[in-house]
Amino acid sequence: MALVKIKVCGITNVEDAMAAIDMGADLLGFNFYRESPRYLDAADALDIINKIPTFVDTAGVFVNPSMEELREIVELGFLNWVQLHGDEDPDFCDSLRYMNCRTIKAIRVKSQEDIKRAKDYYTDAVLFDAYHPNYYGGTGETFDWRLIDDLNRRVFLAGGLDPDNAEDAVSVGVYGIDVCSGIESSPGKKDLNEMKRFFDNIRHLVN
Ligand SMILES: O=C(O)c1ccccc1N[C@@H]1O[C@H](COP(=O)(O)O)[C@@H](O)[C@H]1O
Repeated sequence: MALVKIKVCGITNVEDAMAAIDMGADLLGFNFYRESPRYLDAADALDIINKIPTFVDTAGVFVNPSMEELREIVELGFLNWVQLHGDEDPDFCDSLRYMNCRTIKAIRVKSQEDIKRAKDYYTDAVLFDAYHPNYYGGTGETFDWRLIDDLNRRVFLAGGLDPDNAEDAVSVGVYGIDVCSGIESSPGKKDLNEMKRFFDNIRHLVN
């Protein structure tokens, strides 16, 4: 697949990882936020990553991690990207610059002001997700994608993507789209039929 990167997030097992790769995923996301129903520890993530082809990128999702926690996992060397999905400020994100990993700052969008905040982050990419008052992510909620106004940097579009809105998401023209709960049968387990439908519905746009 080309032009738009497809990130399948919340991977917790080899079967889902392999299916996502076979269908055309460019990045797989592993969630290291302990309160997530998609949480897995570094050893479990490494176990999955050791069983999949090396040509797919891997991202670790963190929420307000300490620098020590981040460093411990990044130094294991199996992550290509760190996705900061909490309230991390620009200075914290800047201090990751010397880690051997690309960075994605997730911003939860309530209004245009949140989109504007992206310019404060000199990360390799930003990810826009829907705002929810009680959860940091993985909510299945969408936001108004028309608010996205700067496509001159790497932007991932996330939040409530599913097989039925995937085509519209690609049409926004972002660098990458991120799907998680919208192709699950239960939190942490992908529904492979829905995953197939997701990829089938965008194949004509991205090939
Ligand atoms: O999945 C979670 O539980 C989660 C928890 C805390 C931060 C981020 C989380 N998930 C990420 O949120 C976006 C959007 O998810 P969805 O498509 O709305 O389900 C995605 O990057 C998830 O990996």
